[in-house]
This record gives sequence, structure tokens and C-alpha cells, in this order.
Amino acid sequence: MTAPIWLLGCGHMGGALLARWLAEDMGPVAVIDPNPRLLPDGVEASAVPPDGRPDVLVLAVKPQVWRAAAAPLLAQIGPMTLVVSVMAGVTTADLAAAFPGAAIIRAMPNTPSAIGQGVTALFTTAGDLAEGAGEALFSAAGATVWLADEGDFDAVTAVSGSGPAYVFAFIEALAAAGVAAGLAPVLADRLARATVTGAAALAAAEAAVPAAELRTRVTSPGGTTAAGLAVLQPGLAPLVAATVSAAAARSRALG
Ligand SMILES: NC(=O)c1ccc[n+]([C@@H]2O[C@H](COP(=O)([O-])OP(=O)(O)OC[C@H]3O[C@@H](n4cnc5c(N)ncnc54)[C@H](OP(=O)(O)O)[C@@H]3O)[C@@H](O)[C@H]2O)c1
Ligand code: PRO
Repeated sequence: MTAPIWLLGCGHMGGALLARWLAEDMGPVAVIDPNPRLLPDGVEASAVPPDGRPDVLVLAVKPQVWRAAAAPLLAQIGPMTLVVSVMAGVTTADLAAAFPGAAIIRAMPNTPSAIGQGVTALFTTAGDLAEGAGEALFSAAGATVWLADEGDFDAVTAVSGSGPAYVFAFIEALAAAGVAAGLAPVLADRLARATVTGAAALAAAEAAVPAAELRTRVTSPGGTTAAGLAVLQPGLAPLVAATVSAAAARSRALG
């Protein structure tokens, strides 16, 4: 008997989701990937689709290759299959054209999903059953947000899909600045990571407190933080706006 969930592409994102589905006993999952990057222990992958038909097909290959990657299994996908895409830029119209009659969900998760701390934006017009299945798949990986407008996906991808990379880049920059200020690299890296994770945990724990107020609580008048923020803040907002704008434009282009 074939597995109910098929995962096409088991790389950084597909592998992160797979880890959560297995942790939550949502398997078995058939992994289709000739060269899986993040295959959990005890799971096998195949370069070709299994026999039969899946209940759910999850597309987690790169947007540039999805049509070729899906071609070998198109005949196995019908109106009883839920097709879930996590691919940047690929629209539900593109997916519906490739999988006629199938229920379609478009999703944009992020890699903290690997530890159940992701956030996934979801969109479907396929109705309550599809929504329930999508909610089950992605709430296993963290928070979920349902979009009313599919047009929001480019901005969502630029903010929360790509966002973890911006935070990791900030950790890198903070650690490098610590080294430049005289710290040993190991110490600077440890301080930078712990500062970002601690601040993020505080922002989550104090969800009702605006981020600006959390910032103010660190900033003693005339103190060190004020001196640092006077340098950081004027450039930060335009830099982040340009960053998100570039990522959103790339999402549109991938589509
Ligand atoms: N990474 C993220 O943070 C993130 C977040 C949200 C959404 N996404 C979306 O998730 C998708 C995957 O991204 P990723 O970062 O996980 O990429 P990735 O790490 O490169 O994973 C893609 C996997 O698909 C495999 N693959 C390539 N051709 C295939 C085929 N014909 N059949 C089956 N598998 C094939 C790749 O193998 P090879 O390495 O041999 O090519 C790789 O193992 C993208 O569409 C992206 O937009 C990613
Ligand atoms: N990673 C994918 C990309 O860089 C989509 C969001 C995060 O295109």
C-alpha cells in the first residue's frame, strides 16, 4: 500500500517539514528525491514515485525545476489528491493547470519549522477539508496564518520565508563586530547567538508589548545603547525595506 503523503524534494525545507510530520506521527511519508539533503534517520528516499496514488502530494523542489520534477507522477494525481506547494512564486493557477481537478494549497513556511518554531502562511480556495488538512500539516511545524489574498505571497515570502536568513546574517554581523571590538571569535559568536535568541524569546513572551517599547527598555538615556542605536537606526529601516522589496521582486519573477 502506498504512503498517504508523498514529499517531492527533501532538501532544507522539505526535510524540515518531514522531521515534524514524523515527530507528530503523521506518516508514513514517501520521499521522492534522487539526492535528499535532510533525510531523517530510518527514512528512505526514491528517485522515482511509488506505485499508487497519494492522499497528499507536497511539492518542495525548487521553483525552477518543479514542472520537470512533477512530470513523472502527474498521471498519479487526480481529484482525490491534495497538492500542497511550499515553492516560492508558483501560483495556485500554475498548480491547478498542472494538476487538473486536484485540491490545491499554497504555503510559505520557514526553516525554524524543523524545531516546531516555524511560521507558515497558507492559501487555498479548495474548501474546508483542504484547509483542515493544511492546518494539520503545518501546525505540526509551528504557527499558521491563512491568507485571504494570494497576492500577499510575494511579500510574505520576503518577510517570513526569507526572514530567518536576515536574522542569521545579523548574528554573523554582530559576532564579526564583536571580534573587531576585541573579543575572541568563539566568545563573540556565543554572545551574538544568545543575544538574538534571548531577545526573540522575550519578544514572544511579551507579545502584547510593542517591539519599540522592548527596545526602549534596553536604552538608558545617554547610555551605550543610545550611542549604538544612533548609528544603527537611521540606516536600518531603509536597508530592511530595500531587502524585503528585492526578495519580493524575486518571488514575483520566480512565478
Ligand atoms: N529553504 C527555505 O528556507 C525555504 C522556505 C520556504 C519555502 N522554500 C521553498 O522550498 C522549495 C525547496 O527549497 P529548499 O531550500 O529546500 O531547496 P533544496 O534544499 O535544494 O531542496 C530541494 C530538493 O529537491 C531535490 N530535487 C531536485 N530535482 C528533483 C527532482 N526532479 N525530483 C525530486 N527531487 C528533486 C534537490 O536535489 P538536488 O540538491 O540534487 O538538486 C533537493 O534535495 C523551494 O521551492 C523554495 O522556494 C524554501
Ligand atoms: N528560501 C526560498 C528562497 O530563497 C524561499 C524563501 C526562503 O527562494
